[in-house]
Amino acid sequence: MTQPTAASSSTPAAASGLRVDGLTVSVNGRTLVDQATFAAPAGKVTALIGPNGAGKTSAIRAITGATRPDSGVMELDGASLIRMRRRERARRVALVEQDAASVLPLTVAAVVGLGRIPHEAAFTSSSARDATIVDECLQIVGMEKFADRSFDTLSGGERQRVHFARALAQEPRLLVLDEPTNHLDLAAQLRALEVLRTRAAGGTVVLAALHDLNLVAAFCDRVVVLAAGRVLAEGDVEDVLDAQLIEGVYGVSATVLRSPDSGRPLFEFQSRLPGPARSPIPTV
Ligand SMILES: Nc1ncnc2c1ncn2[C@@H]1O[C@H](COP(=O)(O)OP(=O)(O)OP(=O)(O)O)[C@@H](O)[C@H]1O
Repeated sequence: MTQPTAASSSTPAAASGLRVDGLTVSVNGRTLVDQATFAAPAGKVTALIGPNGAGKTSAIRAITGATRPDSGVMELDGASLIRMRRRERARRVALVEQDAASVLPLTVAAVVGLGRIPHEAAFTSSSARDATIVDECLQIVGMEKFADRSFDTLSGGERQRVHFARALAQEPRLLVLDEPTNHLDLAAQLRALEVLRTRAAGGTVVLAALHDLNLVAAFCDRVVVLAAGRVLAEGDVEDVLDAQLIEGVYGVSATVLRSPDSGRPLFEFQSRLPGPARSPIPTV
């Protein structure tokens, strides 16, 4: 098993997949991501975790080209993402944003179809294959019955599922998701993470910012821990996520249990807020 690594300036080995080295992002003189170095290997689901304001979204936006970093190397399969042509990057990198809206009045199917645009040859319209992929991706997220609905009429969770489908339809080499489960109900959360595992098993590089450490432990292979813009630890979930790290990063006591089915870690948390201990939930 890979040992967890503290943040360092060394370059992580990632023959295929995403390699981020020394990524620094600042806004108005404030450093949001500070020399972040980590890897997301192909075929694995890598979780990006950390408290609110840690810099996860800022890192994700730089990796996906939404913003330009101050400095650092970001490579996908050895090719610089910064130097990659826009269209090529659009083909290879998909982003599911935290609260994505739609600027245009589009149907659900049309929003998912946006994921096919980077694959269309110049001056051609979408093909039968594109339509099939859109249908398949709507089915994957359980939104096929909404295909003709206006995107604007959807609930928050439904919108998130449609944006997930759009990113899947893009068939990217690198799939980056910023809190993809934050609007989803329990069943949809589990489904989304299962889909990520399937895509990773098919060779996709998956990087997802997540807050729920139990979902991370159950579904992710690797974890990158960000706090105050810096990478504190990186490695296999089993090696990195322990009570000491959780206490240090979140100020929360954690007891590590084991899933009787999978043997993977399960966490029970206790807030360390000052004050009297909470009374148990009253029985009716
Ligand atoms: N344009 C901006 N100007 C100033 N500060 C910003 C800007 N964008 C982000 N920040 C700050 O940068 C820090 C990192 O923000 P970021 O959104 O990357 O955190 P995060 O880890 O994704 O947080 P969360 O878990 O709450 O989504 C935060 O303190 C945020 O307030």
